[in-house]
Amino acid sequence: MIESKDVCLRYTDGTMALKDINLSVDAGEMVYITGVSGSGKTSLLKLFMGVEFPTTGSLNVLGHNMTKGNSSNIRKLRTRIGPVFQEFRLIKGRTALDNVMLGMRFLDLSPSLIREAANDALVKVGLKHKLLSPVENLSWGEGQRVAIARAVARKPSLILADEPTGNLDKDNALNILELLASFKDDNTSVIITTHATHLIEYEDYDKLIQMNGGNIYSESLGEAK
Ligand SMILES: Nc1ncnc2c1ncn2[C@@H]1O[C@H](COP(=O)(O)OP(=O)(O)OP(=O)(O)O)[C@@H](O)[C@H]1O
Repeated sequence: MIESKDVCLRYTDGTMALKDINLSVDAGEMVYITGVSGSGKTSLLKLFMGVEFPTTGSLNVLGHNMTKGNSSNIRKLRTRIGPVFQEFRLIKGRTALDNVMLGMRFLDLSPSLIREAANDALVKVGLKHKLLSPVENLSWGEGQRVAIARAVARKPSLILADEPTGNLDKDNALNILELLASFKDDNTSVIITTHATHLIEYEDYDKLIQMNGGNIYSESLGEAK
């Protein structure tokens, strides 16, 4: 699914955000990436999505060689990735159902299949009763569930969730992690970044990657392995 060899990322202002990243993620793995603020977690997810590209090193995501300059391939790749952004990026003035359907508009599916998949995803995340609510009327946690539904409705091969536990209380944060883990199957890998390391001990994961200052300083296998 993901193979990274000696990957470094230097932003245009000179910030060295990632240094010598070596990691692999297999199909169906559930992986946590942890580390303090600024350690490089979001930058790593940006590389996986083709928002940024390695300055040096090689990166392969779902069979795509992630180098600058093959943007049509990257567009295709993104249809196979379900991202859950820190700030959700929901479209105000539209319902929860519309938001999930809009996330699927580039897929080669009929409108009725899109509607059905969006509906099913919202039911799965526990929002059956909010399908037609405008997203601005939802609570923070509900908005996040819409964002998760939008990511999973297209049945991606790779789910990337950036700090999905945000400022949720412990019970709700655990629910969100469990929900995300439930989408892992033989074909789908789930990668979650979080600084809430105290939550991880309760979770079933395959790999735990700890970052510091743009480096991976430890990688351990979890109970699911
Ligand atoms: N677009 C950018 N241009 C320059 N530097 C950046 C950019 N984005 C991030 N950085 C820097 O890269 C480093 C890693 O940032 P990143 O957002 O990946 O960390 P993070 O671990 O995800 O942090 P947080 O937990 O706060 O989201 C930080 O020093 C940050 O200031």
